[in-house]
Amino acid sequence: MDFVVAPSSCHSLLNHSHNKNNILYRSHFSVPSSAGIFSLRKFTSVSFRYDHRYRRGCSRIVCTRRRVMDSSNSPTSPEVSKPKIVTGPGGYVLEDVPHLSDYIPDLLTYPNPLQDNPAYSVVKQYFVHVDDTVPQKVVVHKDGPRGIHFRRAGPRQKVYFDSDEVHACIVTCGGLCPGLNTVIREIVCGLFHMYGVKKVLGIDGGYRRFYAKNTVNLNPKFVNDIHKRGGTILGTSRGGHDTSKIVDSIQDRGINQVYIIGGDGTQRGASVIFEEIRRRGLKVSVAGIPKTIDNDIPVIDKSFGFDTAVEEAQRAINAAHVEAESIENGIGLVKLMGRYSGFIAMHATLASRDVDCCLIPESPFYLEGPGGLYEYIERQLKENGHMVIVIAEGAGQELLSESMTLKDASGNKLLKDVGLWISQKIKDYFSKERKIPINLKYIDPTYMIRAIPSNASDNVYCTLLAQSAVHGAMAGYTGFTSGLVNGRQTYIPFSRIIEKQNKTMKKKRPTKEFVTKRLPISIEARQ
Ligand SMILES: Nc1ncnc2c1ncn2[C@@H]1O[C@H](COP(=O)(O)OP(=O)(O)OP(=O)(O)O)[C@@H](O)[C@H]1O
Ligand SMILES: O=P(O)(O)OC[C@H]1O[C@](O)(CO)[C@@H](O)[C@@H]1O
Ligand SMILES: [Mg+2]
Repeated sequence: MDFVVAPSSCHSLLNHSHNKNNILYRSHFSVPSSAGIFSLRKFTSVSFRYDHRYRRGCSRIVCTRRRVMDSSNSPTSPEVSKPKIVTGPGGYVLEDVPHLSDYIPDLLTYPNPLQDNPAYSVVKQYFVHVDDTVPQKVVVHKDGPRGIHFRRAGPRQKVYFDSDEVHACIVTCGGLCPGLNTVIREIVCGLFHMYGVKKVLGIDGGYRRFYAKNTVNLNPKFVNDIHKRGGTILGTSRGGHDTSKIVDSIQDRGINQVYIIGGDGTQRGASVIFEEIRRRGLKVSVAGIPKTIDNDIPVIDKSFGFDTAVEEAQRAINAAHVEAESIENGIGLVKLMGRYSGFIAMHATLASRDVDCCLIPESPFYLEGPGGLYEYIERQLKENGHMVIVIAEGAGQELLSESMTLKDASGNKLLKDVGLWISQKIKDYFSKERKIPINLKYIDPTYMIRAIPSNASDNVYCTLLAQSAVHGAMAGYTGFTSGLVNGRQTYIPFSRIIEKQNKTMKKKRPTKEFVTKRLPISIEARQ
């Protein structure tokens, strides 16, 4: 892994033990491994007008305008900043993140206080080089382009904030997810212990409470135990994002680092907050930390809390399997979260090996006739005497009643209960039409998989994400999401994070062969 534990404390931080020459050597052959880190400096003389720290002549700058979606009530509609895209030889592209110095001239810099901190003295030799970037794609062809890269996360030699000047705030938005408290804890502890920051404010209740008076002063003592609890100590909410009120509140309170933890909606909100801050010319870094158990945020390897949720889902699947195999023609049916993407259902299925059929939103299905779900269930019952079905909550929504779609406060589709619906349909079909007695047990663990504390690996992951965000904000980066790309911590521009949703696969049209197409998963899952 990419961090060390400092001897005199338990606070890990990003460390860089790579031999750049080796890595450069490898990448000259265009064979980036999953650990491939490229150093821009050695390949090409790239600089660009946004960042004066790049000293060399300009290779080429491509600036295209991307629209940032904004479904908020915000009256402010600031000019969207241009993505910072740098190209280099061999089809190298850096999708860079904004920096405070892009729009504020003559900012003072300070030596990173980590280098004088005895607990972190090892860091001195491992500061991230300003040109280190991480490839998005590690599978490349010999003659193919090197492709898109993101800026590598981690501590920089110079920072753009004096520790005493920092006044940070943290907000959590959207649905719960295991690990939220760990991220909060590690932002607070990272700021205090690594950078000597003393002022960190918790915003109580998500975006909609940002401009109310509900805040809590956070310090390492206050957050010491919170990673052992599920949920978020700061509370969360949906809807109520008002860009100008939020930025007014940031300005009025003298906040200059904003840490925003949340899913795709939250990152969209963070993006418009960043744009408004930039428009007002404020020295405020905006850092996002991606959160969602649905794992529907693009670019990143996975979102924190996802593994914990999948693990918890196993308990429901195990119960469904035990119930199903204990009775004649037993069917265990488990509904799992996953509004638009079926990652939880798919991973829980693959992990369990007890699931015969997994239904996800990306792959439409039908019930009757050849290749339909009923036919598949009947065959499974004949062959095995029992079966387990996992269904993601967003699957089959198009089969339920066509009545008006309701939305939640954030504008997300409110789903109909596909689990109850499909249970009833299966029962009716086998008892009334086929006269085959079946025993269907329906288990809906819903919130149980996301309201729990994060497991060990998610805790480590949350710590790295949080500390990366802190290093990035201190280094003056802004408008970025801290994310893992090919196993490396990176800074990804908001524009990339909010561009689209992450899916298990492209949505398919329903076909006659849908269940048989699903068979390989089912068969594989049982072997
Ligand atoms: N386009 C947008 N512009 C500004 N704010 C937004 C936008 N979309 C959503 N938000 C705000 O972001 C917050 C969280 O959004 P949402 O409820 O969709 O959850 P999320 O962050 O996607 O997390 P999850 O889906 O995992 O629960 C809400 O307060 C919502 O108002
Ligand atoms: O918390 P709420 O509003 O009930 O939302 C539930 C939704 O949130 C998610 O857990 C994502 O956070 C979805 O899987 C689910 O559909
Ligand atoms: Mg979402």
